[in-house]
Parts: sequence; C-alpha cells; structure tokens
Amino acid sequence: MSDLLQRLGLVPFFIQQLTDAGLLQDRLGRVTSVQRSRSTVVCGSGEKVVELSSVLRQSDAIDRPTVGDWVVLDDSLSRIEHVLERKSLFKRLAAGSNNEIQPIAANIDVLFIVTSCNEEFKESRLERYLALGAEAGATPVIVLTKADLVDDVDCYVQRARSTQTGVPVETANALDPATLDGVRSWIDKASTVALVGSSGVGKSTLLNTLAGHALTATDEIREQDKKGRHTTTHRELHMLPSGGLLVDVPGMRELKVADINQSVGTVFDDIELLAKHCQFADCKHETEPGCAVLRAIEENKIDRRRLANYKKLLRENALATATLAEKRAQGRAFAKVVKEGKNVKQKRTKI
Ligand SMILES: Nc1nc2c(ncn2[C@@H]2O[C@H](COP(=O)(O)OP(=O)(O)OP(=O)(O)O)[C@@H](O)[C@H]2O)c(=O)[nH]1
Ligand SMILES: [Zn+2]
Repeated sequence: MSDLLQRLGLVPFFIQQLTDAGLLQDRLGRVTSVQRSRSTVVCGSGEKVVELSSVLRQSDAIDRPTVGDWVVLDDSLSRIEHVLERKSLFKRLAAGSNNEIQPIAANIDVLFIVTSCNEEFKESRLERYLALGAEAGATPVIVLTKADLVDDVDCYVQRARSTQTGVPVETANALDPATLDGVRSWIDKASTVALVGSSGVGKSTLLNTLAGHALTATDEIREQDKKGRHTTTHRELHMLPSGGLLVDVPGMRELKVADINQSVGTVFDDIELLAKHCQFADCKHETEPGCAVLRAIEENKIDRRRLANYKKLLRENALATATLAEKRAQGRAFAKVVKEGKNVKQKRTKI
C-alpha cells in the first residue's frame, strides 16, 4: 500500500471492501473537496479533479461522494465509479424545497466539540453536539479553549465532564502549540478529526496552530474547468505535517442539532439507566410517584437543567423523525402519481 494512502487514513475497513487488490495501487483515493459535480481526490499517484460516473450523478444525494469518502476511480482516473462503505457520516436535512438528506463529511474518527472557558460555555449546547457526534458514529472529545484566560479551568472541566459519562475533555490555549499535547494525542497518525462549535470559540485558531500554518490561505487548489478556465477552490481535508487529518467543511460548522436521530440516549445514559427504576415503565419524569429520576434530582445527583435538556432533545428528535417520515410518505405518494401517470400514458398508446 502506498505510504501516501496510509497517511490519508487508509485502514483495513476500507481495503477489505475492494474486490481487486490491484485497485489499491492507483484507482483508490480519498475525497478532499467537493464542488457540485466535481470532486478533488488524492490517490497514490497524486491529486486529481474528477467527475462523477453517470450512475452516481443520478443517485440520491446521500450516496454521492462527500469530503472524507474513500472512492474508486475509473481506468482513466477521471471519474468516481464507486464510493466505499463509510465508517461514519455527518449529514443534514437540507433546507429548501426538496428537503433531501445531504452528506457533509464521511469517515470522521474523532469529533472535537470546541467551546471556550467563558460565558459561551453551555452544558446544553455540549449535550446537543455530543448527540450529533454519536449519531454520526464519531468519538467525541470536548476541547475547552481560552483556558489561558481564566483561573478556574478545573471548574469548566468538571462542568464539561458532567455532560456525558466518561467523555474526554481537553483544555487548550488555541494560540499556543505548547498547550496542545492533549488535543494532539487524539489526532494520532491517520485518524481523521472534524471540529464543531459556535462562532468565535477558536476553531480556526486551533486548526491553524495544529497545522503550523494558516490552512485556508495556503491550501488552495488551482484547477481547470472544461472551458480551460482556472478556478480556485479550498481543500477541506488537510493532512497535518505531524500525521493525522483535519476536516474543515463549512457545513460541519453550521450543523443543526435537529439532525440528531437516535443518539440522545447515548449522551443521557445516566438518566436512561435511572429511568429503569421508575415505578411506571412509561414514566415521563414529570410528577409521577416513585420516579427514580426526580428522586436523583432531589438528591442533587442529576441537574434539573440536564433533565430538561434531555426532554427537549427527545421532543426535537421526535419532531425531526415525524418530518422525515412525512417527507418519505410524500415522496412515495409522488412516485405513485408518476407511476400512475405512466400507466395512463401506456393505456393511451394502446388505444
Ligand atoms: N487567548 C486566547 N484567545 C483565543 C483562543 N482561541 C481563540 N482565541 C481568539 O478568539 C478569537 C476567535 O477565534 P477563531 O479561531 O476565529 O474562532 P472560530 O471558532 O474559528 O470562529 P468562526 O470562524 O466564526 O466559527 C480570535 O481572536 C482568536 O485569536 C485561546 O485559546 N486563547
Ligand atoms: Zn421517572
């Protein structure tokens, strides 16, 4: 296997999906950016700007390649023929009329949930991002930036730890590389990391300090379009000089936590465990007698805010699921109309 592919994060999970070991040599690559129907792919022989095969062009948005995907190119290395099964996937329900589910970034191993040691810090926001990471299948790590600006970092660390049993928490001054050993330990060779967090918490600063240079300014790709014009795009999957890959996709930063689906329970496992001891199996933890969750709140073992956020995320989740189900039903109804339309047409031609 080429050293470059290894540095790009190629692991057995992907190799095992190849039907022919020969593909490994030159036709396998990783998507580093996507612009409409064209993608930039790094493969053993270098970087290529490629199109989609006609099958992929017509497939659902979710099945088309996205940043971080491992793909197989055609013989001429000019088209993506196949997208390998993903280890993890961040996706979102696109706004707008068609409401399709779009992929944002694939094969992210670790999600840095960035928050700063100041008034921006909110447990409820962290819990939302944790659910999002769990939903996508990435390992979450809370990164507390601006640790250099406060005296009571430990207090923030404790609060961050309270958001999910066992969640790792790292502190950092994003401007100072000497403080980033803890953060770096998660980007060990070839693991792919993405960042989420509110505006101003230090995501760009962290990225640039980790890379040792300003990423967005230097990682431009000059490419020629069909008419021979040069266009410039930004690479969104960056290889760090010390090993590891960072994904910085605009869509990642804008992720709404309504995109959570099944993962609320992963974050609130303490509440779900307690709920098993409630007197009623369908206890809503409101006013019911024998409620183990309310008892834990009275005994200060669980925060009232945390229970409220748990319920809120569950409600949002139910709403999102209902919306999706409705969309699917609409899609089916539409397909039926189209089919019936075709039948009518056929009948007419018979006459
Ligand atoms: N002292 C200190 N300042 C920091 C730290 N992290 C970020 N900053 C400063 O905070 C400001 C915002 O940082 P950015 O890196 O632009 O934040 P961002 O999360 O990328 O923001 P968006 O691009 O809006 O999403 C900048 O002025 C940084 O220099 C830190 O750990 N310590
Ligand atoms: Zn209860």
